[in-house]
Amino acid sequence: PRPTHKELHLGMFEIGKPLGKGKFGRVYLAKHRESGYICALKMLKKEEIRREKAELHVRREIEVHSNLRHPGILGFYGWFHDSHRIFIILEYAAGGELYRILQREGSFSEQRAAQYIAQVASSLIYLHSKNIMHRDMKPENILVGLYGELKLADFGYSVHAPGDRRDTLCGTLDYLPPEMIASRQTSYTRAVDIWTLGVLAYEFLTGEAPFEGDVPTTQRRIVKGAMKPLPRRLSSEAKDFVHSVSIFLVFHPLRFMYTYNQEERNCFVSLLDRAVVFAAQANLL
Ligand SMILES: CS(=O)(=O)NCc1cccc(-c2cn3c(Cl)cnc3c(Nc3ccc(N4CCOCC4)cc3)n2)c1
Repeated sequence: PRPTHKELHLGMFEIGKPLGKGKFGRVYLAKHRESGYICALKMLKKEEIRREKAELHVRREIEVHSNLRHPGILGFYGWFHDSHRIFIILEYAAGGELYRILQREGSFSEQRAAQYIAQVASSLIYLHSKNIMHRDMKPENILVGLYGELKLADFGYSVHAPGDRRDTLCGTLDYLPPEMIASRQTSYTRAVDIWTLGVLAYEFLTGEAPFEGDVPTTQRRIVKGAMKPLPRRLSSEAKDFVHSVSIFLVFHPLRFMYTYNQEERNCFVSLLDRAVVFAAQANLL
């Protein structure tokens, strides 16, 4: 049986190479001594969390992530803490960070982009079915598993929908939808993640973020829905999908609806269907 978190402690793990450095700490490759199971150990310093006033952020990450179980979501196996650190035991994603792969390859083929989008879309359907919106999806927060499958990670910003803008927003604006940019106090629904799906699709297909520019330019472009034009080389299915996502969002009347009702769910599922169709067509191309 899985040990309860009070029985977990650092001595149970053999710590390997650092996998990466994040805002509040580092991620190490680790091996659970008893089972030999390879995992990733995210180490957060309590002092730094206190200094950044991020106790809620970390609590939320653990609370949300520990309730998720889906092949497209990085596995959460438990957590424990000692006098000055918090440890989160996570699935080891052998393929590393998606954005490094995207950087290295420039952009992905339509077939690969379509498969990635369909995977992210089905992970989002799962998250939304549990009334959770990720809100911080970007290639940096998407890891790759041993077989090239995508794993959504880093649930620090996810909240139980509907969210509002009381908590701080930091990091790049590129992936944020208009309603999160809009200055007036507003609430938003999980449609923000659908917006990001469109931004990810654009980025997978072109290697660039669709609203790239300095902050005021990016904000203006996002609020106007003025995506940079897609390259002509792309198939009509690919262009249609990216535009349908942004059209779905820019003109989506229910987007500001407080609740996620059936019509919005239908729109989103039909969007997922489009992603799958787009993936299927790309496979056929
Ligand atoms: C806030 S944060 O600390 O979580 N983000 C910073 C960061 C930065 C970089 C990586 C990783 C990272 C996290 N991982 C987790 Cl969590 C599970 N597996 C990995 C994981 N796996 C991984 C697997 C392979 C590689 N290689 C592959 C061969 O080429 C060199 C890199 C890197 C990371 N990496 C994280």
